[in-house]
Amino acid sequence: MADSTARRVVIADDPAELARLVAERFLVRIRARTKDGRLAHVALTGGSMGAAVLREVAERPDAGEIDWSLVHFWWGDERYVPADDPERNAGQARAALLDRIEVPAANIHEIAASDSGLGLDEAAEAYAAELGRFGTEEQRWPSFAVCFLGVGPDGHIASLFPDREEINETDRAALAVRDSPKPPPERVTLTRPVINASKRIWLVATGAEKASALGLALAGANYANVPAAGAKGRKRTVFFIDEAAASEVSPDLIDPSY
Ligand SMILES: O=C1O[C@H](COP(=O)(O)O)[C@@H](O)[C@H](O)[C@H]1O
Repeated sequence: MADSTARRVVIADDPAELARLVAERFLVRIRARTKDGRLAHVALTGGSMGAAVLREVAERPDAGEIDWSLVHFWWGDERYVPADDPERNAGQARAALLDRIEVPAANIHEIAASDSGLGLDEAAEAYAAELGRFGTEEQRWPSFAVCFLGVGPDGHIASLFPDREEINETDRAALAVRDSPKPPPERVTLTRPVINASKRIWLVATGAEKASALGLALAGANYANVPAAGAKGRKRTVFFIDEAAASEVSPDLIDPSY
């Protein structure tokens, strides 16, 4: 029998087709999850494909069929910059989708901005506490129905960068990141246990500059060196990538059924 927790790779011709495909599957998944009134917690990603997917979601007619009051939005990471800085992952997601659907403000769990009055450590602690409000006795954070992750050319996911201490954190739900190798230098990130408590993890990445990191992640690299290698959802982990990013992925990992 096929291992339902195994990682899958789905390839689209180009970024535009990939964004459409992921948006379509996302709405199918959220509709299935919420149709009986269950909540769906979703973790969003920043980066090049994060907003592209959300714009596609907003433009699909079936977006109007979702009861968005049942959907809670979180972020895998955030850049610690002022609230109106175009670099904010939350601002990009609001413009692409959240301001265009009927989602209650209380369902949008932004990470504090640098002009919020909270310092960087306090922003991470506040985010962990907010996650805790939706956790259980056993788990101090919600299980995301879908956790979107971008993948950097160095293999980073969220703001978990290679060869740094944050990737090994197993106790706290969210961490402050300083001296990030990718600007801006200050960030807040979810930790690996929170990401991997997700039912589904969908990594979305495009472009030839990601090919090496994706090849290594799927070939079983150590997650401390290639953080994307450590992303494993409880039910399913799918790498949605385009042709350019797929050049170093072993053909036998590619799922032809999508
Ligand atoms: O800075 C970030 O980068 C990564 C990847 O971004 P990309 O533009 O190379 O796709 C993203 O996943 C993360 O959320 C973001 O803060």
